Amino acid sequence: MNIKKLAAEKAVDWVEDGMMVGLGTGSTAAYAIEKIGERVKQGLHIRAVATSVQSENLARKWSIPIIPFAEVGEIDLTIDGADEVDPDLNLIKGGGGALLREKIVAARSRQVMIITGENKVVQKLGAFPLPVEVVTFAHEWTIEKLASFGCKPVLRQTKEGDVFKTDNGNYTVDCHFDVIEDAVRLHHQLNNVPGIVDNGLFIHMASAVVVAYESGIIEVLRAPSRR
Ligand SMILES: O=C[C@H](O)[C@H](O)[C@H](O)COP(=O)(O)O
Repeated sequence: MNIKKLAAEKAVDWVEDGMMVGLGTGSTAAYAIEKIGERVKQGLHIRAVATSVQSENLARKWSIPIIPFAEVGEIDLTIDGADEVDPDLNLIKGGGGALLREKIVAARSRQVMIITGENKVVQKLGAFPLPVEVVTFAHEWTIEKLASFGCKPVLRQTKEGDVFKTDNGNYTVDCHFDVIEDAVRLHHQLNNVPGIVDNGLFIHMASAVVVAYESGIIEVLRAPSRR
């Protein structure tokens, strides 16, 4: 059972004619982009904004009209993956290196629909290393500061062994916490550190999470009406 594809295709049912759609990043979001592409071929009219160069390229391949950020007003619906989801629908994102654009797009979206398999739903966030986007200048100091929050910070590298750079030209530090006791507090603390651009905690941003199970069942978890 391809649970990523199952969740992604279910979420695309929420895409309607005329919408401005935010396209997420990662292997799960890629299934959603392909499904949207199929619907565009069948006559669906939407405009879209992408959260990474990778997703933009995939969308263009499927002839999904991509609008530059500067021309986008409000986004009706964003569909994106996640690395972990907790019972309050708080998330860890950024495993694919796109957290900053994803967070900007999510913040401009009326609805943020997260698509995931059952394996990513957890009681407490933190088993997945928290990605933190940092500026390259003095990143060694920023990494030292990250360690003071009780994690083991690891500067992300590419498969080739180079330092990984985000689409924004920054570095990513993967912070191994094992468990994050207070995600809301940590989110604010991290974003107060000079040198940190943003972190992969998405607090109260998801409107709903589509969870696909190996059994083929799909569950839609909805956030309290805060968005
Ligand atoms: O930066 C990447 C994104 O936050 C992804 O949505 C996240 O890492 C999940 O990716 P995947 O669907 O490939 O597991």
